[in-house]
Amino acid sequence: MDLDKLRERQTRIRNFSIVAHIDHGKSTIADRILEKTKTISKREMKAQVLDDMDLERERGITIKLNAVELEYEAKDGKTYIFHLIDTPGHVDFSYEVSRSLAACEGALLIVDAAQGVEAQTLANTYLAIDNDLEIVPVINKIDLPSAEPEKVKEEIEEMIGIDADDAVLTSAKTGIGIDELIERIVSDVPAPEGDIDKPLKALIFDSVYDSYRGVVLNVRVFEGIVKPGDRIEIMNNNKKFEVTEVGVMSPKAVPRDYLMAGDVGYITASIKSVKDTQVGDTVTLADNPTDEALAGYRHSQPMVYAGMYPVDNGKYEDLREALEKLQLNDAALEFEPESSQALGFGFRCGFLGLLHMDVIQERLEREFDLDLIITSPSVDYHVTTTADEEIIVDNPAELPDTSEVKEIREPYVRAEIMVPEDYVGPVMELCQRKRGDFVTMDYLDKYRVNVIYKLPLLEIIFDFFDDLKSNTKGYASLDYQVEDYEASDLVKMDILLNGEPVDALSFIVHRDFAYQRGRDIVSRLKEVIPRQMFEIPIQAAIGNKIVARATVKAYRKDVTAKLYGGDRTRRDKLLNKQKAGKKRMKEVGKVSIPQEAFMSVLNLNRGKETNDQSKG
Ligand SMILES: Nc1nc2c(ncn2[C@@H]2O[C@H](COP(=O)(O)OP(=O)(O)OP(=O)(O)O)[C@@H](O)[C@H]2O)c(=O)[nH]1
Repeated sequence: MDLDKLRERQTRIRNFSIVAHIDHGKSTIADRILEKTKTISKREMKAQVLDDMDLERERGITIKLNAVELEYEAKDGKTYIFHLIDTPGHVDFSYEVSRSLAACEGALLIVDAAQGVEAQTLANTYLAIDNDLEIVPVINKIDLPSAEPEKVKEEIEEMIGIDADDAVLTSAKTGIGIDELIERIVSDVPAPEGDIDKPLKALIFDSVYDSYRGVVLNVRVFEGIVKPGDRIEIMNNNKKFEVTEVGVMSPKAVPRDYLMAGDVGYITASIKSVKDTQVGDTVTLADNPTDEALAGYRHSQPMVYAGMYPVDNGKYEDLREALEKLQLNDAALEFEPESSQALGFGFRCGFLGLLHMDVIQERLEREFDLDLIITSPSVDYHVTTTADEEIIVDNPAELPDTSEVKEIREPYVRAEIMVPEDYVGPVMELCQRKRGDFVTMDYLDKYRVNVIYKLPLLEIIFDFFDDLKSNTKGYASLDYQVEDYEASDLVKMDILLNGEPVDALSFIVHRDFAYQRGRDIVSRLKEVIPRQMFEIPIQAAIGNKIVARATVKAYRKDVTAKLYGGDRTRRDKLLNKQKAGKKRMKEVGKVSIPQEAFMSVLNLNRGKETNDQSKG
């Protein structure tokens, strides 16, 4: 290959992503860029992408459009190669977002001219700044009568600390400013650097399972070249594969002869499982490896465990098949069979966090049409028994009797919380309340502070993130990693319904919080457990000691009573609604327990709120 030609080509590559708050116009701007670059028309793109989606749907997998290659003929007469890289929607998967950003040299920061800078804009912009990206500020929706571009410029300078004097003013709706924006991508986003004649060094920023081609790696090549037939090695796990195809998405897969330093594209190599190709890992050549893997790799491992049970016990095998399918595409999901006295046969599943758990639950229910009961989430505890045995317990129901436990060690994380300085006080107050130990605090620049605490993972997975958001008006971003396990004064809380302990409702809690939690949970359960023909006592107990109690009074709720017969359809509707509501109930002994009851350990309404965040 002619290296000089490749080096010249490298100067024409621009890798960037778009950072924006929900609704500020990210998708509309991306569409406009696609139209102007004429790679493919909008209609064609929709049709094509949808085709793919139908196919994917049949196979029970969701497609992700992660990185598109576009060609643009600039005013200087040269043709530029754009790679527009999408970042995952969930702000909480900040590691994945940061790896996608690490594949770029620049980012367009889109801010609504009428709304100004909003919380989520900050979290992802901070990640972009951390990855040393060139930020091109874009003020969109200037066609709106309420647009105040000058004020928004000031806001960007004050809150983000970047120069916004020459921000591009656009209206993705009318098309104003889009030509200028694309020229600015050429002039402002630096071309990638990196030696083409060095050994291959490529970052995996996403990996997706495809039932025909195996795992498709989305990579950014930093050094060297990769071609079909090359033997590659995934550096952190030493697995080796032979490349079957390389190419780019445009937006469909277009095979190429090679990918070179600076390129963003895909590699397939008959890889069977995404577990072998985790995000953040480095791809090199097996026979001519690079000396050092890219920095920042993290092995993704479950942190939160919960039981998943089909409402209908006959669907156990269906659930197993569905989990197996999802696992192909999800490096962090783990599961193994377990059984519960209350719930029958199901699986103990490991997740990255509660959002991940929500996503999996939603996919199982939507894509595989399963009705599930999920038990309250737990972390993994290291337990020393009085017989000096070491066991790992990720299901509270399996914690040995108190008399047999010598010590329980719980996972502690190092949590990094990035906030504007005004919110440092509330953040520290929250961390103290959650049994945190202050580690240190750094000013990242004039406006942002990185507050570091050591916190028990248990406190983080429950309502920490929601509390953090409300204490900081949503301006904080949180990142955490398990650091070690430390002994704590933890106890198991059992919940008894109608005098019977329900194993799936047990949880582990710090002794200092036990009474309060016991009372909270009993009162929540009282609200969510429907009245029946008989009284249902609810008790929370530590060992033999009852710490809280409540009673669900007898009486069967007649939802149609208020309707005075009259409107038949309305009555049927209500009855149907009640029936649908019943679907996610589990009969335990004589008591019907709804899904909400198993989640009482978490703050109520958690599910809805977290799902809403996934947009954008
Ligand atoms: N008036 C006006 N409306 C715009 C402009 N750009 C986008 N919109 C509208 O703003 C809304 C949000 O735009 P999207 O492009 O979907 O925003 P997004 O950031 O991708 O939103 P999410 O997909 O929810 O993250 C849509 O109704 C757009 O039609 C603009 O320049 N002017």
